[in-house]
Amino acid sequence: MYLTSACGYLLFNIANFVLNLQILALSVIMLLFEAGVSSGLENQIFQYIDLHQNEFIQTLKEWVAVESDSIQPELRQEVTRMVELTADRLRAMGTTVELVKLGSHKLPDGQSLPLPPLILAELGKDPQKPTVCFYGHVDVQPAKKEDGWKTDPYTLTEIDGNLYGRGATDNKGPVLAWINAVESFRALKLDIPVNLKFIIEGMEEAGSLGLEEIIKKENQRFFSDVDYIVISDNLWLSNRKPALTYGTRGNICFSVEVRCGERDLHSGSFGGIIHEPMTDLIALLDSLVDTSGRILIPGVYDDVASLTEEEKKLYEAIEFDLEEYKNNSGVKKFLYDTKEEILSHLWRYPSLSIHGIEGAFHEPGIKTVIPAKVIGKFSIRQVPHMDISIGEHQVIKYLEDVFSKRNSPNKLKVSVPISAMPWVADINDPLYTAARMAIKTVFGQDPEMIRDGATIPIAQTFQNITRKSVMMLPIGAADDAEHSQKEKISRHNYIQGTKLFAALFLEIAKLHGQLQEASNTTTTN
Ligand SMILES: NCC(=O)N[C@@H](Cc1c[nH]cn1)C(=O)O
Ligand SMILES: [Zn+2]
Ligand SMILES: [Zn+2]
Repeated sequence: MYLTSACGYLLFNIANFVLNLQILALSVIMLLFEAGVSSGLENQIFQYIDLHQNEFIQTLKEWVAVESDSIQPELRQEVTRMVELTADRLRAMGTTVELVKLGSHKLPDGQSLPLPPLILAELGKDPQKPTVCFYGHVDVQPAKKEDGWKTDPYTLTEIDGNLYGRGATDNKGPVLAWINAVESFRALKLDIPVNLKFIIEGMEEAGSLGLEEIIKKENQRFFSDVDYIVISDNLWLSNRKPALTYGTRGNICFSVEVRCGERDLHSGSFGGIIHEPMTDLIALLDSLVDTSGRILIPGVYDDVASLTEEEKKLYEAIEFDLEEYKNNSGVKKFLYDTKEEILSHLWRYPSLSIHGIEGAFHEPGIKTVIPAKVIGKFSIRQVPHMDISIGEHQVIKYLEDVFSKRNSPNKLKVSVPISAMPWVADINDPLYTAARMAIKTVFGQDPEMIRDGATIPIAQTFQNITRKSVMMLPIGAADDAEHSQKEKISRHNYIQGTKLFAALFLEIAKLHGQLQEASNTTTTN
């Protein structure tokens, strides 16, 4: 009897276990449905990506190890090496690669420095398929361990699911995620449903030198059969919710030089009897913006596009966690308190930031010096419909006026080393529809439709010159700390980002087919 009841108990437990399994399977199916259903093909690709994630991370580690800093002249060879490494990777997956020579550029001290080549590459030329061109960059911002990094910036280090390293999110991770997606199709011997083109540069962080000319030159050749251009070089607005970006601000970078003579002076021998360049410069920099962040240069706000009702609604729909955004910055109080104010001042109003002073004594300790020449660096993030050359004139005139009131005998020189236009895309473009679908499939939620306060110089250039649809599809989270001492991409975002790009190829192909079918029906009717 004891045995019978033990058997009964065992059978009851097995039945319970099977029932639980069925419930679990049902819940997974329900979740998949809620998440946006992924097809068998997608599942096969996603599984491959999951299984090979450590290999993808290993390649990112190898890429991060190259100090491809495009700002410091002595590292230029490393940028070129990084471009060549990227070209090798593209070739290995069957891509035809062209390394376009960009010549050289002059540094402020007159030195001429070679520019790294630009990659123009293509994979597939089927006239039945749409052609998607991916833009990315493999150069990085400067980084040194002494800047306050907890880990070596050029050794990709995984801590709590985050991959820390310079370039991990800006922009080596996303470039590799795109390549990983293509490689996954090829490894599974699956037909890639789109033709692919790549434009990968090594000078983005230094202002995309030489790129605009090539785009103009290649417009009738390389870009002639491109249907869509995708850029993945920015971040989500939140740490968890995916986003699609339809606009960026532009930027005009100013250098303001004030000089009194040829050499630095002892402040004991000359302090009190000369007009000091640093004092002039600080007065000039202090005249640019008030305590509420408002730019004081007359005319700057004249051409700013007015806020439409439609735009207001877009902001209202956005989930924005102000506390999370503050935590990401490490700053306790912002200039504004509401979501609408913060987003609009990041995305659709100009801002002025002071970046640094060249020639200022900045080491620890005291040096009682009067620097002979100092150069202030600041920039104005521009928005539609501000004009770069009008902005330049307004700033130069204003600085000259402020300077003339100081009666200083010093020499003032204002220059504009880099400028880039703002960019806004049409969110109703089919490319955005395809990306929305792909995001829903991979992340199980709709993306936040966002703009970005930063600048991707090439976005508007692509749009103006090629007249193709341009979209920015970020895979990095808001706390990825681009340009900062804690730059990272999470393992999750890197791997899901790889799946997202694979899903995008499929969605673009589907949508393109539907569009073509619709246009054929219209023509036959
Ligand atoms: N990830 C994009 C980015 O950081 N872009 C730079 C480009 C730039 C603008 N002005 C000078 N460089 C940015 O600061 O927005
Ligand atoms: Zn970037
Ligand atoms: Zn950057």
